[in-house]
Amino acid sequence: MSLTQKEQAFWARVKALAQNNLGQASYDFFIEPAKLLEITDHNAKIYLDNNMHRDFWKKQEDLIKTAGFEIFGAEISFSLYSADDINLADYENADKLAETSEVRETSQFITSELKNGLNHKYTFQNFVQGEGNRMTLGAAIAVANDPGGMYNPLFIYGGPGLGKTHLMNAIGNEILNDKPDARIKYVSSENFVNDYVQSSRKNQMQEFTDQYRTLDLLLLDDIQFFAKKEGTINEFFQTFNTLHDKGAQIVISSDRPPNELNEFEERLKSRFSWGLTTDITAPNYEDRMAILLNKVDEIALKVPSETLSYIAGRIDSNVRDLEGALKNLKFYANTYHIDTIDIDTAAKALSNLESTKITQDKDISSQKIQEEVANFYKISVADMVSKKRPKEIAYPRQIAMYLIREITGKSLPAIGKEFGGRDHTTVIYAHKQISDKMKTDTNLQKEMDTIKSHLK
Ligand SMILES: Nc1ncnc2c1ncn2[C@@H]1O[C@H](COP(=O)(O)OP(=O)(O)OP(=O)(O)O)[C@@H](O)[C@H]1O
Repeated sequence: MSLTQKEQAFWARVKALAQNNLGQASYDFFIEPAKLLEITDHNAKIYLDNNMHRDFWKKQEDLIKTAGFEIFGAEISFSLYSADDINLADYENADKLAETSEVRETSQFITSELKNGLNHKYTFQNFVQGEGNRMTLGAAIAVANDPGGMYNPLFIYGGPGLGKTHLMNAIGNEILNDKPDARIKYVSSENFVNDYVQSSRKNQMQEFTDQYRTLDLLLLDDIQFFAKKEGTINEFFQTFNTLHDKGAQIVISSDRPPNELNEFEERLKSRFSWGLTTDITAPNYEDRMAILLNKVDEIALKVPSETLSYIAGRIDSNVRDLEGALKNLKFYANTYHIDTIDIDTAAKALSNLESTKITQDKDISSQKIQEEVANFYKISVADMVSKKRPKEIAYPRQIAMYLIREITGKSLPAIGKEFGGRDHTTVIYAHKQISDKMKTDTNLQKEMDTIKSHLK
């Protein structure tokens, strides 16, 4: 009697799971010498070369069930046999077959599937909650607690560096903690495309589908890169359907919401909205402070809170840039042997970072900036560009001059003209006043944030 290919795959899977979940000594002692004799009526007959191993094997129901569902899509029970019960010679091929190259390949393939691609560094515990990510964090935790439940698929979108990848990995790591056997795969859409292309080139599409369509959790990052890759989109569509039908959890991230994935077919976009779609937005000033406070320990430097607040004021783009700023500080401090980072040191250390500069945007007009600043400080644009000098008007005027210079990059005389024909020295003075104040005044930093957000 010989084992069928599926039986061999099942046994290879049982062994791979055991190798991952049990210590090496237990594996070598109890698992390795055991043999699968056959599977009949969803029952696996397992031969033990030592009757004393029975108690250990009786506790391995999870291994058998997991492998059973993966390979046969059904519940497989098991019975244990030893030399007292049967004559192994009747099943003589079982042993040999376990060594065929085919099985070794299957086994290797299945073992390699276990490379889940997760980054263990990213957890819920080290993710800082803030205004911009609260809802998505809540959804991610809910998914980790109940994979395949209400939020399936979970579609997360948002700009770069805001924590999408971090949260996807945190979901995977959390589920893996609870269920070490769970079949999880984190993959960037770029790697999914590569996998697909390689597999179809090598005529290994069966392996590809076996790998992806048997998962419990698929985490697919940056799906927008699928655009125009029709074969891959189609394959993903089939994978999505299979996984969703069997209640496996799917989490997708993108830089835009499903309805803006223009090159995707409607049938796929509509599936993305079956579960929950949630976004992450850039952290506000308080959130940036919380993130910096959280991460500053990692660079082992003394950074007083006024310096952190200076950084939070200067870098309003995303968390990756905040991390980049801390790395720059560390490098600067090491180079110049500084152990306490005051604001001036931070300003020097960060002066070359793109993210500390207000992004220039020539499409934003001076008028728009004047209007937004006037609006924010509740004065009129007419007063702003007039010769009036009370503080309530002069201060917003300086802010508007500063922002116009930073955002539009216009020349100082040109800016002077836009404020009722003022001299360029007035603009220089205004710019200096405000940039000095920005270093220490957290209120001003927040106000700038709000005004800039209205300009976008
Ligand atoms: N709320 C947060 N708390 C702690 N760290 C965070 C947070 N948000 C992001 N990060 C960190 O910022 C870095 C960038 O985050 P991540 O790679 O998850 O961004 P992303 O949204 O996936 O970006 P992209 O779209 O460019 O891939 C990572 O090191 C991540 O750990």
